[in-house]
Amino acid sequence: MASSSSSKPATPLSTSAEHLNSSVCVIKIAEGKSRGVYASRPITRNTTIEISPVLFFSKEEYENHGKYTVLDHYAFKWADGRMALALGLGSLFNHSDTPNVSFTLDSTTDSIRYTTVSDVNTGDELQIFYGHKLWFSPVDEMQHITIDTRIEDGWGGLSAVIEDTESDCEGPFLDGNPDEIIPDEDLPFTRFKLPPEEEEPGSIRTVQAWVVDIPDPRHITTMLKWLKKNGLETPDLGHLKRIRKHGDTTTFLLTTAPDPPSLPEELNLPQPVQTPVPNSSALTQPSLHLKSALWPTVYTPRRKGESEGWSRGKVRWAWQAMKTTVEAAINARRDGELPIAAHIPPPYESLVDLNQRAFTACDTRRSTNHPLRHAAINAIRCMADYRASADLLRRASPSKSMGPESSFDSARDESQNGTNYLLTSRTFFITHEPCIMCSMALLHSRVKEVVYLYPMTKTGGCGGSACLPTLNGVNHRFGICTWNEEKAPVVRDVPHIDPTIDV
Ligand SMILES: C[S@@+](CC[C@H](N)C(=O)[O-])C[C@H]1O[C@@H](n2cnc3c(N)ncnc32)[C@H](O)[C@@H]1O
Repeated sequence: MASSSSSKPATPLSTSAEHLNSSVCVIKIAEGKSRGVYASRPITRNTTIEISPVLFFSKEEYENHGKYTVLDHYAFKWADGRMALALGLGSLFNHSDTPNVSFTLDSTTDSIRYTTVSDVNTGDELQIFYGHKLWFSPVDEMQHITIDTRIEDGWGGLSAVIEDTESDCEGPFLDGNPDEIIPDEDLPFTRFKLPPEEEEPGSIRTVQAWVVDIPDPRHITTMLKWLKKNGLETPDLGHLKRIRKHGDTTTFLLTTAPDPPSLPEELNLPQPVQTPVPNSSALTQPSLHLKSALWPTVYTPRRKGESEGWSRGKVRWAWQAMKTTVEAAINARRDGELPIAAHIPPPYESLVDLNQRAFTACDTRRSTNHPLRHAAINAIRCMADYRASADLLRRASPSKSMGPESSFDSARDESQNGTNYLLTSRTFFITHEPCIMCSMALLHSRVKEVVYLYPMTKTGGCGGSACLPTLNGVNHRFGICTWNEEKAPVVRDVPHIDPTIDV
């Protein structure tokens, strides 16, 4: 943050050591800096001393109003350009060139986590590093770091905020027509070749689904409404048509859940029965023919061996996304986590939609002491939580614009609960090939493609030890690309991790 407001921070407290948080940090008067946060007991290195929830301001709100107020001394720049005011003690940490506390912006929980980076004694002031571009003269600094005014890093500049101004004007795939399609051999990634679509009767992959005959066609509308109301309109059956007509019989597809659903009593329908249905759409005409003999299937044609063309602009977008992912992994390592990160940018095709937002998350299994907090799962969760909270807010105040992703949100209605985790049409960037668990989560989320930098041959689920989209029984396929570091360098110093780790 660079301050442009002439307002001053709040007036000093008249008392000291009154405000305690659960880590026993206290607010005291800090000579020449107004208030500051102090340790009221010894605190060891790597201790989380505060988690502050944040209050967001949209970029426009901040540009037009916020920055002309005292907020300009307090707000953190979030990764997506919004400004965040830390509640709790978060706004009161003063700046030091030699900080004893680091902070991480956590988009998963919309909070800022403060952690000690050295042992702290009772009475020490707890200070963070605001960035290289300060708007005040710091007290107690012997010498101040030379300011590079090109760096607008603000408070978030050293932390989870990933804002690489350099990348806008440097790097590969910059010059030339952004719409020009780049030949496959020049792309900075290698595509994993999935086996061809099944076109033999015995190789069609199926799943058991509950279906019911509907003797009276007038009941179909009622059934469609009932399906929605009961949350059975799930995306796992999106590749199938809902109704099958066979002579005079109309059969209705219900669910792939293990147990039969209880149907509306007033319709007097027969008992549902189970039948095998194809577990994916048909990519070719022969396959459509075979699959539709089991159950009417959606045709999503793609010529054999044909893959989507990547324009120069899209490759550039992917390079920036991959860089962002790597930066997040470097930050994670600095914070004591495994250097693994995932990033979900808005689709290239929708970049003009300023409401679409990106989600970035790192592996947090160390800090949370939770073995399943992998980067991929965290990123999906981060996006789903964000959408869920947007839904809640929308319901609470339907007339208000919901800001980021509002176009996504307004396209949905409340009956579509349970779709917040969907990554349909999204490309998922991750530093390391995701493990089998995460690859399955990505498959469930209907991701369009996964791009990773480091293959994990022992543990990966995207071509390493297994390739989830090619397994029998799965109902979605996604593209897999391995980034070619030599063609489009993104790595600064993310180390290869232990090859036996599940990413
Ligand atoms: C986020 S606030 C920190 C809390 C603030 N001290 C207060 O009492 O509200 C940032 C403001 O604190 C002051 N500040 C922070 N670090 C400082 C330092 N090292 N030297 C002097 N003033 C500092 C500056 O006025 C800055 O605008």
